[in-house]
Amino acid sequence: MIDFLTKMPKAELHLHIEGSLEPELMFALAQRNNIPLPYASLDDVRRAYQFENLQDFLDIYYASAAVLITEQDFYDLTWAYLEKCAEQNVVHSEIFFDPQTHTQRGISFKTVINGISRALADGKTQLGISSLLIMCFLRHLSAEEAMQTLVEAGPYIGQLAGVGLDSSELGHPPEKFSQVFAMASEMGLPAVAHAGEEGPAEYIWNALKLLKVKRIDHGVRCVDDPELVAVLRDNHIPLTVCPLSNTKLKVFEQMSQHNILELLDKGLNVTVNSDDPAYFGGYVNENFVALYQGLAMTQAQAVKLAQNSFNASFLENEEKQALLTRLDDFVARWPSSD
Ligand SMILES: Nc1ncnc2[nH]cnc12
Ligand SMILES: [Zn+2]
Repeated sequence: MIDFLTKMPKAELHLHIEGSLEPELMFALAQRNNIPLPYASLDDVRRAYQFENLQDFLDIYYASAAVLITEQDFYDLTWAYLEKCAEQNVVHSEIFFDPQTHTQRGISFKTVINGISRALADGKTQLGISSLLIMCFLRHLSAEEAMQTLVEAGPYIGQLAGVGLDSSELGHPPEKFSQVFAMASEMGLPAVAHAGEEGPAEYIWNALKLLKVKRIDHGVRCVDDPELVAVLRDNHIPLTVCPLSNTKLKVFEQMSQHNILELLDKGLNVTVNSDDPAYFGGYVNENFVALYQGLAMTQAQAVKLAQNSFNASFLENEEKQALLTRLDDFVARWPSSD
């Protein structure tokens, strides 16, 4: 089964590129750019990656991003992630980036987006991986700052497939960003938002109603509201669920308590994603394996989750169909089932 999960073609729809900064690359970039780190060794880093909640993680995640300075740094970060995708049979990825994490410390928007975009273009030609880029606003910052970021993104709009909302959820509800998302929509950018990770079901409702999102990132707390579950199901609103992230940040104490398969059973379009793989113990395949080991996920459920990942993507219908066919062919050729 692990071999099946590893080789199965799949898409990733919830990945923060800054969250794929592995400790080894962090050390290399710190040295290259002469940036002091609060860690003496890789072991030191691993010891620091123990989190009680989302904010514990975010504090370390934003501090580590300080090693990213040049366009080449953003290229190297993105390329390392794409090499992982190739290894893990992730054939399509929709990637979040947080420009404000960088512009706030004096790195230009252009440096960030050009480094990432150049790696994504090479990922397509050299590795055959398709990708789309989603710009996230940091919800702990003001709506005005988000609006400035959207304006700054204007000249690069052709490189963006959508906008998202991330960072500290509690106390920063979706409605804070209604105007920014309305403006993004006028610019032709579809929206997604983190909601119902630590925040209540009400935040999911408001992301749908006020931000008009096409997908919910996380969304696992929807189960608190049966009416919301019905709306998500009937309107085919995908949830990009991140199992290892949720256990690392104590949204669920243990994988055996995770509700992803319950949501799948209820007919929701749930997908499996890694969120911040360098911090949470693995990439997409480690997440699939954790569901197999912690929740006894079946092969049929794994295939459904991979189908969902293509169906929930922002790809054109034709491209979606091609990837779904590739998955069907893979399953048909697999010698045994569970
Ligand atoms: N899991 C997460 N939730 C909110 N913001 C994030 N930024 C990076 N990872 C995040
Ligand atoms: Zn996330």
